[in-house]
Amino acid sequence: MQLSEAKLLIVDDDVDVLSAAKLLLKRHLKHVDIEKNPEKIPFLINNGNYDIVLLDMNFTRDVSSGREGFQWLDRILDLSPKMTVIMVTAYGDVEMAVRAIKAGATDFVLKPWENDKLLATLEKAMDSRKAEGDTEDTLPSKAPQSNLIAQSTSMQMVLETAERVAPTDANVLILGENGTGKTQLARHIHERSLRTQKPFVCVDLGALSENLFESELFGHVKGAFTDARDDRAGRFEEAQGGTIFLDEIGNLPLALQAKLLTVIQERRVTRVGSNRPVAVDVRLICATNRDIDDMVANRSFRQDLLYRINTIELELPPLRERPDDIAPLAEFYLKQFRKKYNRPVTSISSALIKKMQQYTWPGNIRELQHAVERAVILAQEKVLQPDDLFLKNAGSEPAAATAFDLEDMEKNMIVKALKRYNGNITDAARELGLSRAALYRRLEKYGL
Ligand SMILES: Nc1ncnc2c1ncn2[C@@H]1O[C@H](COP(=O)(O)OP(=O)(O)OP(=O)(O)O)[C@@H](O)[C@H]1O
Repeated sequence: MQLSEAKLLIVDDDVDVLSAAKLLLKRHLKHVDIEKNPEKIPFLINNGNYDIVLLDMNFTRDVSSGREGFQWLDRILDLSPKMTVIMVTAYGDVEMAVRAIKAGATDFVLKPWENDKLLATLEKAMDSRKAEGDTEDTLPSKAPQSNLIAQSTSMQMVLETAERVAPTDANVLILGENGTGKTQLARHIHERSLRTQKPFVCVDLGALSENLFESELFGHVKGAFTDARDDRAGRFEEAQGGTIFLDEIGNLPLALQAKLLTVIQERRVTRVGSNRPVAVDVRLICATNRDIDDMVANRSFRQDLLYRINTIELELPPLRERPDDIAPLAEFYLKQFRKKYNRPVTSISSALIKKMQQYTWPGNIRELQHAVERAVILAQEKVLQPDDLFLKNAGSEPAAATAFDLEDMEKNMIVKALKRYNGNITDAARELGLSRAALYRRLEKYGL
């Protein structure tokens, strides 16, 4: 649809902004409505047949949390899931703009806007409505398969072993730091196993509270404890015939380690509150980011259980040790997010790839994924440049850092954050995870 054909609703509590916007936009669009009171949004969306909504993030003066903006964004998308919503945020609220796009807004403009930019954003939003069909196919959650990128020699070796063990029923233990791809690799093994048509059940033991472990894994019968209103199968039973992936196995309390060992040995589970064991046929893949041998040495992990779960051990190297994977991963995510958010970014400059290869990636692939997502959302040009990618402690070498280096690093981070937010203390402090007072103290300390 052409912008000139579009019907636009502008919602902002500032009447001056509303009249200025209307004056500008009615010269370019068929129909422009303005509304001061956000409470009217549901009625207008239901009855107005709009193509685009230009929505302010903050309706209460002097409040800049954006909370209301997010609530109204949700409401609009509830009522009209395909609506093109462009958020208007105060200059410096880049974080909020990124969040809004992740929450379903099509784009954002910074206030006070430049007329040409506002028009360009609206044009682009209208163009991207055409591409909507493409977008839905590319949500990351839909494509776990064959998305495993492994160009480096070390990853290829891991994959080779994985391919060989996949069709066997051997229990596999995957070791690696957070975000290195342990879950992804477990799924990869399942998909290449003879159990591929059966369930792949993923349990994050790190996210379970201690009193839920047992009923979550093994199920319960009605009345077994206060909240047990019905019989419920546990995750082992759910995985019947398939694979169960126990992530963060190092978090399993000792008492449950003994129970898990019994389940593996006897291939039967007993629901909490029952005394009738049920036979289960599952392949077990476990993972941990902890030093499991160390845990065995200090008796927080049972050695006999370790022997049962680590028939094959695969270790995923951290991203900093496989720089050859960085460019293909970054390009993979660039393509994915460019489509997801309909952004015009097409490629990554070699200078940026170099910067990424020099960075230590403490959060590994997950961190790279988020950094590229953010850069794609914020980039103004087609080719991503080094400045488009914000890395938390770029240029640092945490492992070898001395106290002195740490101070240097901190100072550098503060300078960068201030530059990024044009000296705005509130925004810089938020980015750095500091209170304003703490940031002021550091400015004084470093004479900035
Ligand atoms: N080789 C890869 N190629 C492409 N994407 C990958 C690869 N490995 C991991 N990812 C992606 O990186 C993100 C983190 O991976 P995953 O969740 O598998 O890591 P993890 O090691 O299980 O993390 P945690 O320790 O926090 O559980 C996921 O979005 C995943 O899809």
